[in-house]
Amino acid sequence: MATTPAAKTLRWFVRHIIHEATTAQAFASIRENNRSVRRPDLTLATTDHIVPTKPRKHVKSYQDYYKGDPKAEELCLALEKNAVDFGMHFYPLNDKRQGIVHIIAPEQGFILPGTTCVCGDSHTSTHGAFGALAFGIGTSEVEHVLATQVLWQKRSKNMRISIEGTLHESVSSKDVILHIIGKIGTAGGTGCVIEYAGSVIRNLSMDARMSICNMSIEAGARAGLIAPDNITINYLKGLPFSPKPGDEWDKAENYWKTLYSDKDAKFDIDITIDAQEISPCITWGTSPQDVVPITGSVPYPESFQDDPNREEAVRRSLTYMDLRPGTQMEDIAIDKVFIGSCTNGRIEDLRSVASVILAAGPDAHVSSNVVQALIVPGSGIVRQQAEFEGLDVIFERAGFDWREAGCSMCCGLNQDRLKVGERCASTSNRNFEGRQGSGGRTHLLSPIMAAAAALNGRLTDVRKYGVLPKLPGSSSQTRQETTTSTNLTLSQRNEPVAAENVNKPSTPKNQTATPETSTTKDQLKFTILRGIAAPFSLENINTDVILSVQFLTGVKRSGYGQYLFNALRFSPSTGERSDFILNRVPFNNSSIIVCTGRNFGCGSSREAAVWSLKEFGIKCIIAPSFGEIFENNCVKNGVLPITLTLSKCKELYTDAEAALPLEIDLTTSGIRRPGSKLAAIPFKIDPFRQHCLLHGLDDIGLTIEKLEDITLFEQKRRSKFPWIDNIPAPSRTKLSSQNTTTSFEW
Ligand SMILES: CC(C)[C@@](O)(CC(=O)O)C(=O)O
Ligand code: SF4
Repeated sequence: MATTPAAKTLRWFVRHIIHEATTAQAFASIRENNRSVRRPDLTLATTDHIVPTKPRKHVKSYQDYYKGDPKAEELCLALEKNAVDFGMHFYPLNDKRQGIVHIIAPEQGFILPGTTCVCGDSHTSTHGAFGALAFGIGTSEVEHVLATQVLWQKRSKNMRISIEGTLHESVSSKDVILHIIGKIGTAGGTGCVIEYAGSVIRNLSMDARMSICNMSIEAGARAGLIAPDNITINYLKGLPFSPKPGDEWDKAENYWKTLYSDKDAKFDIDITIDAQEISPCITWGTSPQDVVPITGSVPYPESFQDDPNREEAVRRSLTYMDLRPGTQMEDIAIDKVFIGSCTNGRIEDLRSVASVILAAGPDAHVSSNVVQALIVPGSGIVRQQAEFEGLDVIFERAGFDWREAGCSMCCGLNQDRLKVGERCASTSNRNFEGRQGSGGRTHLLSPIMAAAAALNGRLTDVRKYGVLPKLPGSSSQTRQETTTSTNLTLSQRNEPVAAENVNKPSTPKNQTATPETSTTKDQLKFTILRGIAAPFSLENINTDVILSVQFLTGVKRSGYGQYLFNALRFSPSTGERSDFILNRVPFNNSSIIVCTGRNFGCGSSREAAVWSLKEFGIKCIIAPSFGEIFENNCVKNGVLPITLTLSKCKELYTDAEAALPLEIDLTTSGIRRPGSKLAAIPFKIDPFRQHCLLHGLDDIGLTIEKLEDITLFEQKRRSKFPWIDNIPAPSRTKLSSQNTTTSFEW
């Protein structure tokens, strides 16, 4: 066998966070291949995506709570069993620390400045708010991290976005990030890590910083970060996973203070935005870049005619959103409101919502044409703090539905969903077609704007309520004190694990083989592919469109092909087959996609999008650029992503339209057009990737060969930064499903 080119470096991950929606297949392969989880002590697990958010008090049993949603029960049980069997930190449903991964991990001090963090979820970028390098990965990479705690990585480009000046009244951090995405576009940060800087960012609380970093992925960047400062340091003081007070804390604090960009640092892209140009804003379309100030109107597609792909996307968006160009945003009536998600489900978000209700007066009430106005705290601890401050009373009195923690209507994977045609004002992060439920329509906005919309029954400029009152208890210190005092659940419910079991690779006893979950060498191999290509021209084809969220309930890597581009291939209301390109002969037999739009596969990390493409028969995708997580997911599954210039993509698009075959030769890195006199088109591919694909190599196996080096590296890190893995040991947690006879203890 040829030697492996070492074009990339291994990066050690200090923190790994996992949830039920993207990990079942990873664990199944770990078990099937008799591998162990290398650092369960550095892994934090919870269930959040598919969990119901209906009241948990007085629930008799776990089975009862999931009644009517067997898939949810199966997925959550799988995660619980995996987390418990492998001995990870785990917060089950009946633990106050349960909630959305990106809210609970910071709450516990699990994310520290200068660390590296991954999660099978694109919004892992949230944690960059602590000056950590944090990004989303696909399920196969989750498996790699479980087995080794490292991944092969290449360096990203650097981008800095500075927001200078002072924000207008009622302009929140959500408006800042929506404004940025509107300006640079959803492909603007492709291949970059964004540093958010400037006076506005420096003055933001940690909650607000997290909302900004959270949506870096919507700006095309895999990670976003903010230099740690006193605000960061104060937030972390006294949290369960923070460094111990005394010498360890002092050392850590001194180190954290060195983590900033040099004054004369050069960035690949450097943008400055004047804070005064940012208004409360809102999206009108089906991409997070479709942003206008609330005082604006729905755009005319012709105004994008310089860019025909965008113009086409805008037309499609407006049809989907059922909006007429020129309509004032404030004239748009809504059916539902969703306040929550990993972007805006934190305590400050909830306080700001309450402040709008209070400003609207004692009779403020959700409008009668709003059928549901959900407020979903991001964690049990946020919920408890909100109740401690009496916010729940304000919400419920005004007719809002106060829920239990979870992702809820952000993604339509659980029972909180939009129906076909429903329009929602949502504080979440994605307005993709079908994101909140098949055929649903989403307008992204800030929590205060969502509150105003709920009260008025239409999109509303929150400034009409004047200066909003600041609610007592709005200092982050109050939140932290409460956080710590509720951590009692740890000692009440969990038994500590013996010290000798910590930091050792863990292998569960009952290894159960589930053969459909692992990918074989032959399935991973890619050498030469000959076939016809389906021509695509849209930009930003996201993974929600490739594989809609409602199909993410499986625990295997198969069974997704039939759902590929479901909402485009079949009408959401009638189920009728459309004339979408992949439904048409001969393109229903394509093995290649040629796309002239940038940023193919952006958005969610869901690897099932690649599994569905592959099962449908697509083995190669050619585009001007790709979402980074999607690109990695392709390679992990033997699907070849090829990046070519727009003009080359256009050339191949013409061939594709004429259904001429293409020959993709990975051995020579060239695309041939059989029967044509034109020269082969060369393409670039990272030598390590090429090697793995040509030989069908499982890179986990390759990494495992380096475990000794990794252990040495870890030891060195520990002597330099003793606090990074000197954290409380995982506790033995009882499965919530075992609470069948007694009531849930909430
Ligand atoms: C699992 C899924 C619903 C996800 O959380 C995954 C992701 O963003 O990577 C999403 O928001 O799309
Ligand atoms: S984006 Fe939505 S679904 Fe994804 S983690 Fe955040 S809250 Fe959950």
